[in-house]
Amino acid sequence: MEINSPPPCPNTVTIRRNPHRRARPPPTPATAAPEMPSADVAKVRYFPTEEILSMDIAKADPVSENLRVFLRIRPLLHGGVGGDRNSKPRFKNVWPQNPAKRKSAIGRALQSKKNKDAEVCVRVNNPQSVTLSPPLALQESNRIKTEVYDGFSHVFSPDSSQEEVYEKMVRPLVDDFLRGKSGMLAALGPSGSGKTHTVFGCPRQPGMVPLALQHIFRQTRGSNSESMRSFFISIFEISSERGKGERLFDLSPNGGDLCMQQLTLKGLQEIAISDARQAESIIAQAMLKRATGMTNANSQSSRSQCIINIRGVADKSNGEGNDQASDGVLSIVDLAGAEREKRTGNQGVRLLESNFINNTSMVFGLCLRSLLEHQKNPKKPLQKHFQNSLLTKYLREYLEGKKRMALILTVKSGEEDYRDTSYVLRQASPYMEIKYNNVEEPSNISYNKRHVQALSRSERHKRMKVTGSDACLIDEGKSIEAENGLCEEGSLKSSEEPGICKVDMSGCAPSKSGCADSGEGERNHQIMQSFAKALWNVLKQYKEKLKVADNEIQHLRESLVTESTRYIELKKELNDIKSSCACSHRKSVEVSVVELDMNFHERVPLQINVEETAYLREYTPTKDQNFISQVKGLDVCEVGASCLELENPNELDHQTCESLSGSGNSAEDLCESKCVRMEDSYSSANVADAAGLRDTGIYIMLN
Ligand SMILES: Nc1ncnc2c1ncn2[C@@H]1O[C@H](COP(=O)(O)OP(=O)(O)OP(=O)(O)O)[C@@H](O)[C@H]1O
Repeated sequence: MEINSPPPCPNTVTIRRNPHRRARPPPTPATAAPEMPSADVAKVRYFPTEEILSMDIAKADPVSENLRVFLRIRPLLHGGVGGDRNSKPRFKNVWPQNPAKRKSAIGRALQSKKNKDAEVCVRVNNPQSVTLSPPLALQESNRIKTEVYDGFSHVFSPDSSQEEVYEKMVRPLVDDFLRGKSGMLAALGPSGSGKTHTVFGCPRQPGMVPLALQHIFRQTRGSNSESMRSFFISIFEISSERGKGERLFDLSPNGGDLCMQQLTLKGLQEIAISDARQAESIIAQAMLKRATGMTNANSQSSRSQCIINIRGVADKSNGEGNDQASDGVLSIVDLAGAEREKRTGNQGVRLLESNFINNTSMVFGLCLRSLLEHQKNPKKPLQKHFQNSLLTKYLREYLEGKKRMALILTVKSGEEDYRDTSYVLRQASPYMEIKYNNVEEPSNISYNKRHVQALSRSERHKRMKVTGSDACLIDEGKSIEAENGLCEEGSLKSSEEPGICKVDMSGCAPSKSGCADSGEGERNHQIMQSFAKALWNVLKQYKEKLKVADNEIQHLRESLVTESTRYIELKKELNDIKSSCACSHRKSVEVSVVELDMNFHERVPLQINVEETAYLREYTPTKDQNFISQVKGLDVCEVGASCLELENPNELDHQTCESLSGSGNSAEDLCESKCVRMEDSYSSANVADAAGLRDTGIYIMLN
């Protein structure tokens, strides 16, 4: 189709062999790359330093929970000392022979139940709350009102079984322990309220310790990780030393007196245990050694605070960095019950014991109250009440909120027990507000573990010799010395009590300065531990990213192969076309006709013929300058450039070149050149004419 002479063209047209990226046609279904996974490949192409630095590990895993406080109400028991003897009520004649008598027996039973209810001072409202009612006499004389105590983790009614208590209270602790976390359970309550019963139980009703041991060994056997963990048990008591002070005593079979140096317990035996039965037998022997006595409140009242530690040690040689197999200590504490002098009627030694017991309970409470006040108002310093008793010194980390613990309050529900029950509830219920925020596994445990493990056999042997056989007797290969605290190594032991504590200069590597620097060391260790955790988390995340990136690379490789195959095919096709074109006239040059209305600001139909194929499309030159890219063989057409480059410039014959020589180039130059430069003065028709392309069917439209 011939075109009237257009106005002088302001620009020239460049047709490039390598298309501009914007001008590339959208991929046809055949050329489209296979679908990629959604993840962005670019994300893994650089080292994510900034991301690592901006990562807030602590926020990513916030752990905040309240201290778990449980309440167990002991059933009313009749007979025995203080009504505490666990003797079953004797029924003279359970089933009366005479039906008339039977009726009256049922009536009596109902009456007695009513009376029992009336006798009770504490009632369960729901699993989290109880109502404490003072006896009538007190209500009238002292105007004491009924109170409701709410918010317990669980209230165990008088008829709850040991198993129920274990499931709700101790199982979570044991599960954590099996995952390598340390934890502590302490039983508090007035004398005779059932602390020892709850903690140790009796053969027919095993308590929390035997149930925990059974659970631990059942679990480790079941999980097939038995070989990866070993367990150790230690048991000791703190009692009053005939009014002089406090005495630490190892209750394990070969145990003796212990001493505490700078919050560190020296000489405590840890016995390796391989099954629950073995552990229970050790505990049974220990119970025989525990200080008990008869008081008005309890025929077998504990006169000491008893602490049991079960320690799980991961076998690092098999561990392979398994988090589950890390070490942890589960401590269960049976405190001696607070006693009111009036009630117990204690005198002499018993009274001194009472004072010690009450004092320890009070200090224990003060520590927790100070922690609570400090948490509520951080300006209030954490008081150092723990220094006032051996028990609180030993449990310092728990009482300062550095390690998680749970409390079980035991109370008696009898009317006569109102004052004791009320005291415990009033004192201990606020502890529920104590919070644990991001409690870390304290460093000193791992420090000590590492340290103990690091001690060579010979070193340990040396230590035993120097420390003295009565202070620390280690069962060859079975027991290892348990040491808590950071300052134990190199601390100078001394005691007025000969034979209990001797000079221990072993492991003095850091010596006194080591002791002095231990605080700093602990801090550094904590920092390193947090850093290691953070790094570990980041590495884990990047491992995931790497996996995704690997998949993407795989996909890209596959699509690259597909594309290369296609490229080869296309090239082959092109070559075929070229070879067929070479034989024919210039008509075979790919671009045939470009028809454009001279008023190129308006949309006009444009016809493009490519090898006898016609395409009709709407064309606005200013908007769609790349239309020629649709034309096979000419990839890009850009208006505004100043060069015309043909598919095969060598095909420009000499005559054509000569006709273009008016553009300022010699015919030879033009023929050699790969582009035809147009002056603004050429009209498109002129250009076409001049280029001798009219006959060939190539029209270049210029605007
Ligand atoms: N839940 C219970 N079910 C049955 N009997 C119980 C229960 N709790 C406690 N007893 C019985 O009550 C008596 C006193 O309990 P226990 O010795 O455990 O009290 P305690 O709080 O440890 O006292 P103390 O502080 O004086 O040692 C025991 O004979 C015990 O068997």
